[in-house]
Amino acid sequence: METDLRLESSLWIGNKRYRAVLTGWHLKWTEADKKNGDKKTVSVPVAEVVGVENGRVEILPQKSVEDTDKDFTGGRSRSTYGLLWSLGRTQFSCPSRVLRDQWTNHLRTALKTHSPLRPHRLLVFINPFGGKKKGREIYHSLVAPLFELAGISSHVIVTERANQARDHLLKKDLTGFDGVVCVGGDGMFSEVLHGLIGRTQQEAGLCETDPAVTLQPCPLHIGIIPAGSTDCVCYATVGVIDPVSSALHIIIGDSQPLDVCSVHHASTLVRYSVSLVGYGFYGDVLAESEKHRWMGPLRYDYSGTVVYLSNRSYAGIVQYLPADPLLSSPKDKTRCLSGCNVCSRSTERLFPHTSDSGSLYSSHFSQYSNDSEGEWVSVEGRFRCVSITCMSSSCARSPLGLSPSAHLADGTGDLILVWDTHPLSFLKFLYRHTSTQDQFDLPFVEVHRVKAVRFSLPDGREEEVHEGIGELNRAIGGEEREYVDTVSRNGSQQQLAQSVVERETMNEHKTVAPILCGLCCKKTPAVSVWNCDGEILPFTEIFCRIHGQLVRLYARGIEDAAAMQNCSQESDKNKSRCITYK
Ligand SMILES: CCCCCCCCCCCCC/C=C/[C@@H](O)[C@H](COP(=O)(O)O)NC(=O)CCCCCCCCCCCCCCC
Ligand SMILES: Nc1ncnc2c1ncn2[C@@H]1O[C@H](COP(=O)(O)OP(=O)(O)O)[C@@H](O)[C@H]1O
Ligand SMILES: [Ca+2]
Repeated sequence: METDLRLESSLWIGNKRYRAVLTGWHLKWTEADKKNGDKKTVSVPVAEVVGVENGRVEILPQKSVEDTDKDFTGGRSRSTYGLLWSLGRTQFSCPSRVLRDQWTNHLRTALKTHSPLRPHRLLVFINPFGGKKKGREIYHSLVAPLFELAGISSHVIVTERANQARDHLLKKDLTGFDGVVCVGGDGMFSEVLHGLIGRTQQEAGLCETDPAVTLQPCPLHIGIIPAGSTDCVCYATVGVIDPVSSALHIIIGDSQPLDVCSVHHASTLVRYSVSLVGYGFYGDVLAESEKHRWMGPLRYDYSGTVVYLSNRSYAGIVQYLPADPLLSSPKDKTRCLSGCNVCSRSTERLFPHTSDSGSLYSSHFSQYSNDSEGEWVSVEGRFRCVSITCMSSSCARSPLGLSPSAHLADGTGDLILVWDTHPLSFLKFLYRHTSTQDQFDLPFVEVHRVKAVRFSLPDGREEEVHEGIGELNRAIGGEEREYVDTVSRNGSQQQLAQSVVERETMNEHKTVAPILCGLCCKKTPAVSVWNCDGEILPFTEIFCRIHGQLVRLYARGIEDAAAMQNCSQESDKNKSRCITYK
């Protein structure tokens, strides 16, 4: 194969002559008319070539093609500033049309051979209302021209309502698509996640509601074009919030597996999460922020301050099943980077080649179904917040994230327990998220690497909740509203939807109660709400299980410092960016 693809000839870039060679994995060109010592070679990995077109092609701001006989244009992704990628474009001239056709054909074949995961056809969902409401503009001006250059055909749907993307993925024909792209924030990603996981289990005949079931990994890749408020999934898997970089990762078919946490209540599946399942502070911030959506991304800072000032803590019982401490630890000060060893070993464990040992993982989890508490650890008390995250959850507000040493794809999550403490100590904890200072090195903070977590209220709390809600209802003249369906999807899930609706009245109030009580009535509410990747959960008592590598993203994780150092040699400006993103 290597030898078939090899091609070598003279090529011109501008008026300089180069000796160019395609070896299969690399396209290299070296100045031909210079002394040996002065010769510079440019080497482009075929895997990073975006596309090849005949003629002289301009891409931005608008595509134009000058259809000449002896030219071809190559586009490649290249890192300009650290993790920020841009499109590099080179126009080559050949001595003859025959040679030009040979070059373009060889390059296209090399692309197919060496990057099998490159998408040909994508389903794109744009949320026109996410973040600063720029989703459409971002896609059409920055992303679509790159997809076109790469020869990707895309079917674009601008959503008209929440959950449209999820419902489409659950019900419509997806034949021929290699991946699904969401243009929006974490909420939009979550819709795609639910749609794809649900669809995959439906087709595999598996029951999503049973936490003991080993779910089937999704065959379609997910691409994220960031255009939301927090964009945590994009930040934690690509390292920057930049639509062009993300589009290039999609085009070249990068692949990053991701752990997913399923959240259950009684015998129902409530939701899936990849970044944050948070009770207490983060739940209250989300509930408060929903009233201020008009503020855009700033609503979280405003609500964060309001909730901080209301100074609350909540009683709860947290039980967790620790992960194997020999594999990794949330306090080991390592970071999950591209090609991470901990995650690679996890891939071998999760997807062993022999079908016999395939049952290892599922049998291990069978202990959930019979509720064996063997290895479970239980703690009870008052918490400022309880958070579970499957990955670092880094974002612009917190560049290292909720759990800086968490892994994207190791089959575990990190449980962060922040015990009730003095308001200033809690502020110190929050503030440490904004720097490299260790937020776990505080006496009231615990972090555990886990495979599953259960949260429940101490005895009698549920009654307090009912009483509190009754009181509140009388005070504000509350009426019953219909709960907006977040999980119902099709026939097999009707029961689940029904049970959600049945609990509607109480849950609506659980959402409003903490905020109103905290701010107006000056009474500490009994319960908070769960923030699940930006959605408020309708239940307080939940059970979470981490599913290793359930989905794959078009991303490659954060590239390590050495790779970034190369780019930093280009200019001082680059250097500062590289260090920032390290
Ligand atoms: C004093 C500074 C404190 C900074 C604390 C920062 C911790 C940030 C951790 C963020 C983890 C994010 C996990 C991702 C969640 C998203 O899925 C989810 C949905 O995103 P979407 O709207 O884009 O769809 N986003 C969220 O739920 C947002 C959570 C954000 C919490 C921010 C809290 C800001 C706190 C400011 C406190 C200020 C105290 C000031 C006291 C005087
Ligand atoms: N057309 C639409 N109208 C209203 N809501 C939508 C629409 N499309 C998607 N949504 C919902 O909007 C929510 C927020 O979207 P997201 O893209 O995450 O932006 P943000 O990061 O600003 O919250 C998501 O939960 C999604 O389900
Ligand atoms: Ca993980």
